[in-house]
Amino acid sequence: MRIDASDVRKTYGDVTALDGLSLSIPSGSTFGILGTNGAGKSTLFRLLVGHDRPDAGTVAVGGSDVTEDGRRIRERVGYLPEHVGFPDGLSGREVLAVHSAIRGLPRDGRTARAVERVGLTPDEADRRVSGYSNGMQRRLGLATVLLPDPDVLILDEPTAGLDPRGVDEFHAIVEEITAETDATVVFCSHVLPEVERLCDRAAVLHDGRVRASGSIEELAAAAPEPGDETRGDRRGRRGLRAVFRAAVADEPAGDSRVDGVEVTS
Ligand SMILES: Nc1ncnc2c1ncn2[C@@H]1O[C@H](COP(=O)(O)OP(=O)(O)OP(=O)(O)O)[C@@H](O)[C@H]1O
Repeated sequence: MRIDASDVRKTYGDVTALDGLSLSIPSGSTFGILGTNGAGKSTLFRLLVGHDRPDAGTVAVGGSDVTEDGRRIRERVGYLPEHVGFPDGLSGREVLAVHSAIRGLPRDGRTARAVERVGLTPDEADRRVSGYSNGMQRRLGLATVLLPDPDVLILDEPTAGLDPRGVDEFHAIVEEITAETDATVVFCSHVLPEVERLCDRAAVLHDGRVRASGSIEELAAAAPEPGDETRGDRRGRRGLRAVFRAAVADEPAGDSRVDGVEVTS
């Protein structure tokens, strides 16, 4: 399912979280959202799943407007917020069983598969979530969104707080989904190599707008020439880091090709 946001505005009191944001995410792509703190990434995700409404503009998933068709869209979209809470008294496995029952999913062993997929051991899955570490909670959260085999996965900083093993397991899960399904995977991250490794496309958000978007190759090619933005890079490599720096600079230094570049084909 493709995702389209067009000229979206969202304010909270005096704060403008999204300021005319437009973005297209092709069906089946693995799409990384990069941005500074407060750029509007989480706000965009909440709008994409209908947990919040835009003040202006439109947000569509699979061609359907989220504000009109939110319920049906949420059945096909797995959304993992940045912070997830679980009922303390339940075990991880029970949390998954409750999620499965609420969604009316068949009892076909999918909770056990989800536990295994995210790298929780059977023993950990049987422990109460009140004793879970941050990383275990992130894994459980990911397991809940994988349960229905969604067409779209929207993951808000999925690797934040994970140890290196957890990060590797997350990468393996995304690579498995990409290889075996047509699902569209959208996640935001502050880890540029992670986006470079996993994503075929990416966008850089800053001050509630898309400053650059396109395939990883297009973005890298749009980066300033080595010698200006990339001077500190020993390898002189042009890449996402350079395009990111230039895209979020309030006054792009020298070559301004990256600022506002729209390389989405
Ligand atoms: N519910 C809210 N009430 C008031 N302000 C909000 C609310 N949600 C977001 N904001 C503000 O909107 C702006 C964008 O926030 P958002 O959480 O979307 O950014 P982000 O890119 O996800 O940031 P981070 O990388 O720090 O998680 C920020 O200035 C934030 O303080």
